[in-house]
Amino acid sequence: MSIDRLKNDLRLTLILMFGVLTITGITPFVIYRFASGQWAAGLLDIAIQAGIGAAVLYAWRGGDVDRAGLLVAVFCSTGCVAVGQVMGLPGALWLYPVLLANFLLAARSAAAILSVLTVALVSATDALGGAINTGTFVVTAAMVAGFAYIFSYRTEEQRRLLEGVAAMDPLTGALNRRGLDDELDAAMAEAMRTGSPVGLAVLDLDGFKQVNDENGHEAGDAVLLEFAGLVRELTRKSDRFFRLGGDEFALLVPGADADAMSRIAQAVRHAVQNRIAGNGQPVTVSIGATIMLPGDTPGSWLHRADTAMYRAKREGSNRVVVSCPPPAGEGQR
Ligand SMILES: Nc1nc2c(ncn2[C@@H]2O[C@H](COP(=O)(O)OP(=O)(O)OP(=O)(O)O)[C@@H](O)[C@H]2O)c(=O)[nH]1
Repeated sequence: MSIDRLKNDLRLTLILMFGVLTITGITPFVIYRFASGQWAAGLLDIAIQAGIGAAVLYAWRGGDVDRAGLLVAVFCSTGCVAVGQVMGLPGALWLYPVLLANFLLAARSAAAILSVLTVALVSATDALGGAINTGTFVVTAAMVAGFAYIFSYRTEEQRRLLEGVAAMDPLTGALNRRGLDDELDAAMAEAMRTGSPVGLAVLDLDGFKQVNDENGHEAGDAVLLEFAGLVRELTRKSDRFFRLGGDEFALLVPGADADAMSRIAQAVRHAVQNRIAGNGQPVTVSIGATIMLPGDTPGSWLHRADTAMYRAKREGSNRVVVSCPPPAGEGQR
């Protein structure tokens, strides 16, 4: 477990921060309660600290952070109900930070259920000091929970949006290099689970520098856009299309064997040659394709497709090389 994990895992960071804050925040109360002879409340506080500490340790040691977050939220909520029963209003005031913590630490639906239960149980105690106090307590707690719900919803939406933007090439709308390894991992796992083949192609435009140099960067951008549109048109929604950088792209095709990859690659090559013109100049593409083989890693698989693409370039460009060793077999235009 490295400190880097905290940078990448917001839920883990929140669990740790909240755990440390709660445990240190409760400690003075524990001392006070034991010093003033409130043994039940003191022991309760220690039990809450121990539960939260165990859940934090579980998350820090690489456990499921969603489960750890839910556990911390459950411990805090249970503790809040118990402290409210034992101490009345002063104990029940812990409900406000607990409601916020529920929505920060647990999944929204679980947090909502937990919060409703906690508010109901805390407000059911006789120790709040009369109907007005209880009514005020319930309304303010409901408002805090409502705001926390909306905040959690909006944050989740924005996080999802940002993840989508971060994974996408802004020019072509293709997925970018960032998520490729994850996608290859997932495709390999799925192929191994189902036993169906999965193909990968690397596609690189030929002489693209010349399009840029002679017609300008904007004309180059237009060609990249046209190319991406064409690949999308010729492939299925379930296929994944990536821009690896510059004029180099990758296509991941679940369910495709070597023959299917050859057909798809040839269809793309043919369409690019016939339908894309970079301001008068013909544009072509070289494609290296392969399928996943037993023992492949995402790196070895991509490398094989890349090597096939370079071979297509070396052999004159505007062609397809399908590499599927062993046994060695290559199909070309
Ligand atoms: N218009 C445009 N050009 C880009 C972009 N990204 C990279 N390039 C250009 O793409 C060109 C890629 O050049 P090369 O890798 O030599 O590609 P090529 O000319 O197709 O050469 P071969 O692949 O060997 O056929 C360079 O001129 C880059 O400046 C982009 O987003 N838009």
